Amino acid sequence: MNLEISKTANLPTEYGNLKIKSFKEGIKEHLVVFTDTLPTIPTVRIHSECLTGDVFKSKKCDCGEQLDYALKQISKDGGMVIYLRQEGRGIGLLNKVNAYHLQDFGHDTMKANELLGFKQDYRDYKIVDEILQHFNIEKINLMTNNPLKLNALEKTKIERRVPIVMNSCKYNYEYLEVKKEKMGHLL
Ligand SMILES: Nc1nc2c(ncn2[C@@H]2O[C@H](COP(=O)(O)OP(=O)(O)OP(=O)(O)O)[C@@H](O)[C@H]2O)c(=O)[nH]1
Ligand SMILES: [Zn+2]
Repeated sequence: MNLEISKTANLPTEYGNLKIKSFKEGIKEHLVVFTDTLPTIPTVRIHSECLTGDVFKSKKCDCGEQLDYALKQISKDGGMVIYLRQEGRGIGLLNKVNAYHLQDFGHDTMKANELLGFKQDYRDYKIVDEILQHFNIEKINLMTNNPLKLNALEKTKIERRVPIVMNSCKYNYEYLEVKKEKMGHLL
């Protein structure tokens, strides 16, 4: 994998003074946000880009709230958010908006992908191993409800799973139900 790694920079945020480092993998520029001191076994959130949720605070999904929660937690306990540019479970922004358009007509998140001719999930997490190695991190507490993420990392790397369950609302209730019932999320 052709990987370009930036220097580390300071990032003062509303969560506190954090640090950032970018890992460029092909055209994907990922961002790692981390605290100055990292515990031996840090809490790590691997977050998949969701422009609509993370930036525009969409209520159709729980991404924005999860990102906010993860940043609060790592600022408190020491840890890392690995922000991976895999928008729309890897189909990209334009295709995700088309999937949302189909969802406006009553299709669920899985059916919408299917109607557009996509699989449900194109994400891969290989770069996470490289990132952890770069930081000399051998074990993590992984913040996720997604079994695919747990399985994607080497078993020996995960000390324990930290759930990241947000409250549902009328706009994301169905989405969360599909994640739980059809996609096997630990909700
Ligand atoms: N294709 C598609 N992608 C979506 C949709 N809703 C959210 N996403 C994307 O799904 C990704 C987030 O995945 P989720 O399944 O919500 O959560 P996760 O990160 O896999 O699991 P957790 O670690 O437990 O939060 C982001 O990249 C979002 O852009 C949708 O309806 N269609
Ligand atoms: Zn989202």
